[in-house]
Amino acid sequence: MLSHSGRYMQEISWAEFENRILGRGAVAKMIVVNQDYVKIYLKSSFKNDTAFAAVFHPVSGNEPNKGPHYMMTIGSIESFERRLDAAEQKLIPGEIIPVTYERTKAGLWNLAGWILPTILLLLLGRYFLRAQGRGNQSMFNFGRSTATLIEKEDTHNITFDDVAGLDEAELEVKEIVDFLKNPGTFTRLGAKIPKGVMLVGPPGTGKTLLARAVAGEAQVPFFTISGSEFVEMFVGVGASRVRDLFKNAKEKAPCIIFIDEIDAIGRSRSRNAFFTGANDERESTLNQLLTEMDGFETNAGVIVLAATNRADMLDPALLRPGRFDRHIYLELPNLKEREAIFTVHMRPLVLDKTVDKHFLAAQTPGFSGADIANICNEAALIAARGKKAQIGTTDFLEAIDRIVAGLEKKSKIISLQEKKIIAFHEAGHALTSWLLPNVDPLIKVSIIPRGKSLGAAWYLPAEKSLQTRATFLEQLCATLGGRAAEALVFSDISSGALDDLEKVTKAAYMMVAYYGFNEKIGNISFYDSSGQKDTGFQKPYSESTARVIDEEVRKLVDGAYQKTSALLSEHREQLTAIAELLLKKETIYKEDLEHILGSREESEKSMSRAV
Ligand SMILES: Nc1ncnc2c1ncn2[C@@H]1O[C@H](COP(=O)(O)OP(=O)(O)OP(=O)(O)O)[C@@H](O)[C@H]1O
Ligand SMILES: [Zn+2]
Repeated sequence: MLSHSGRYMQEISWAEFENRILGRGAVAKMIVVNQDYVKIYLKSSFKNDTAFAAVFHPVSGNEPNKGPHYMMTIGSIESFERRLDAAEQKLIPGEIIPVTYERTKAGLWNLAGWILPTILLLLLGRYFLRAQGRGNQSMFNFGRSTATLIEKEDTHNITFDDVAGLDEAELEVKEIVDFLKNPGTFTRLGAKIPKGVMLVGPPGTGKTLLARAVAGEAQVPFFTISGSEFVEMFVGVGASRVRDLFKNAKEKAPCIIFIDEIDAIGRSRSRNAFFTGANDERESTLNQLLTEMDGFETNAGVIVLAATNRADMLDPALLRPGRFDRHIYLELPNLKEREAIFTVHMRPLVLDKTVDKHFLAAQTPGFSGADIANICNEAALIAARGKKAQIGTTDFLEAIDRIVAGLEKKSKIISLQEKKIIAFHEAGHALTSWLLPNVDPLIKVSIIPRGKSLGAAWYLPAEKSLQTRATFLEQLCATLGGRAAEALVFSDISSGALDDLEKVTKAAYMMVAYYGFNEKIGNISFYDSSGQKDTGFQKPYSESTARVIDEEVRKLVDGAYQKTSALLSEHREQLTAIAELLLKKETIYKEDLEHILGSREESEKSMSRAV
């Protein structure tokens, strides 16, 4: 008996595995755990082998992969795979050995529950591929593929000089550059450099550019891959691409891996907890990514940068410590930043004296860095077409017109009436949440469109481990505040509240069917399809209970909506004041709200009675 991670087990050596188990069609599956050992699950038919059973006793595993298994220590995943490949000719026809990759972080989250079906599918996919290609053979070699998606680029000419208006973000990534340049200085002091950094921001704000500049500044290789390229791939290919990517990167360390559009693979799983099959490929890719992130040392010299437009959509597993635990937010540039971006992109251009950067920046509110780069390029083309010796202001204005037209088509530019609706919508959220004492404090409200959202409010989440029913109720009201304000002011409502309504519906179902907050349903927690919990455990409920749940949810939401509407009509003057300030300043802060509404403590006192 020997002890491995605190448990007693019978270990099988590679030689014993090769001689006694391989080539007998005995392996049900193998799971590679944490780089260093493999769990071997044998088919029950193999139990008849008394000679084997006399020597080896399986570990009676409880979680997460149930059932007795054997352990085998491996030097590294690479050497294990090499051995498997080499042993391929030992297999009997039709013998298939499914190998999956897993990590054990006991209790944190149950990986096996969702990865196993994925892997099974994956194996089937590979199996058929193989069967077609070269007869009914084994499938050891699965998942290895040429990494055509991964390109090492020459980024050494891109530096922070090419990035404008992202001073804060630049400051944050500076540390990474220093580390890549002189890892010794950091490791000697025991400093931990983040492995993964998430760049979050609307399209075209320079996420890719910043990542390239980090590599360029540090003079290290840059590996890039895009999440969206995985989506339509054949099963199994995504995961193996990720594995190859990290393998290559580790050989070239120090270096940067950049994963663009990570949301394409890293979208939250809980959303589609009930749909299986469709997302298997994405999930196995995501899982492989997590495995890789966990599998290398903090100071190994590989830093993974990822970019997304929507951090809220990402699977929380990606954001845990040791993965992408550092986030850098990039926003659409303000006036001064736009001017700086114009400066960068005008550098190679031949301009006449009329061109005024400040003026152009003022003409382009809501434009991203990419839009501005486009304008500069377009202006040069227009001037060239006109056979001019220099590019002038009129060329820029014409370029702006063209790009605005293009943007309007993509409905990125919003009309004044739309802007008014958005302002009142956000003012509704702000005011409701301000008036309700249990809602998290508001920091900032904005009607500058970013990503898919037209406006947004930011809250400071309180560090609470318990949420009371009153808190839930008030949160419902605050979320409904947007639509209620639209209805009150415009006597019409818009589709802009869709996200809010999704949130409200989910929260209301959670309250009624999950947290036991509803008197009719009582203190019973059903696993509900709108809930977040992905344990896979579901208590069934009858048709009639389902009907009661639906009714109670409706009542709850209707009640909250009425409360919100009443609150807003009571404070209609303040609502208008907030909306008008938003229209004027586009982004307002806590202090602005205090100016209109008084300090929040006061409203707490008066409102704790009213609601
Ligand atoms: N802050 C900036 N300074 C200078 N140029 C910028 C800036 N932001 C964007 N650009 C220009 O726009 C181009 C596209 O930006 P980039 O690809 O980095 O955006 P992104 O945030 O990665 O966008 P997406 O989310 O669409 O992938 C850059 O190559 C650069 O020319
Ligand atoms: Zn809203």
